[in-house]
Amino acid sequence: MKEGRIIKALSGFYYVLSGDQLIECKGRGLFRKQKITPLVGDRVKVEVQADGTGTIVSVDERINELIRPPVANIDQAVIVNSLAEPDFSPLLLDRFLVLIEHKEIKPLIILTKTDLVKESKQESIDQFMSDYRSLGYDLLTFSKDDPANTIYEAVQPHLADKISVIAGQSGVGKSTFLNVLDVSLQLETGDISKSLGRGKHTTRHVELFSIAGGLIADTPGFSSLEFSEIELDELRYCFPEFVELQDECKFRGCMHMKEPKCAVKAAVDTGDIPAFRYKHYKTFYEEINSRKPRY
Ligand SMILES: Nc1nc2c(ncn2[C@@H]2O[C@H](COP(=O)(O)OP(=O)(O)OP(=O)(O)O)[C@@H](O)[C@H]2O)c(=O)[nH]1
Ligand SMILES: [Zn+2]
Repeated sequence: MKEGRIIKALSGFYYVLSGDQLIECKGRGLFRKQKITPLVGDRVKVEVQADGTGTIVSVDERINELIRPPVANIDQAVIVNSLAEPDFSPLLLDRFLVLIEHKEIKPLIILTKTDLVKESKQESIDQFMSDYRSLGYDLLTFSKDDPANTIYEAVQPHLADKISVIAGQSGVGKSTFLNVLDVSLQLETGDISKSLGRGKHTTRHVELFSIAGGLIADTPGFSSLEFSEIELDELRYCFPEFVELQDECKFRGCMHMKEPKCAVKAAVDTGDIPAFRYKHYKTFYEEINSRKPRY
């Protein structure tokens, strides 16, 4: 019996990485009856046959799972945002952060295209970066022209031994970033061939790449930026700095909106919580609140 992790699922086969061995496997016949569908990211036990192929005999319990891309046991979401082209948007970054916090996945923020930042914008960007860091978020910056080994050394400790999904709008530099980490990937970047190639009409499948000592899903996650799965009273838990203060609010279950003696609003007034974070909270709150009820 071997233990390993499914890194690819294709046409009924599962590819299980066990040490540095890749084993082509079938699922156990019983799985269908038991309604067990192994997912990329699952830790599994495999019985290896004489011909080197295997049968997955059991699937370990999952920490979590995403539907898009279909991956289990995600440790981290790497949010890639550009600082220019398109311009840096803290509102968009907070939208990603809320969606990721809601799934209880650890975010890592990567801000790209440092080389394109205009001098007039540098100061405000520096302020945002220091704000996000003081909220406790890990934040790294990137330019494709930085020496590859410098980038690798900065990122490797964050990726090693973790399963990560990448998130971020189109064109922010996700593929460029991964290519710098691993030149053998040769992901297409920024040109038309990319939208004509892989994807769209082919069967959707996901694969975990070994990069910088960790595993990274090749399909971006959190592509729908809607809060359709987040309930109004869950939103406040997606802002870690609010959670830290919530016990000091006068009312239990304070939503930090109209309630008096709210510790969160007090911290916004003193500047301990950045004003833009609270503003985004209110924006998202209104968005969820005005959502049409689902039946
Ligand atoms: N100047 C500059 N350009 C960059 C940088 N990173 C990426 N780009 C460019 O930005 C464009 C988009 O980069 P991609 O890596 O394709 O972006 P992506 O996020 O993978 O895009 P999608 O695959 O559409 O989601 C390309 O033309 C890149 O060359 C950077 O650090 N500096
Ligand atoms: Zn409050």
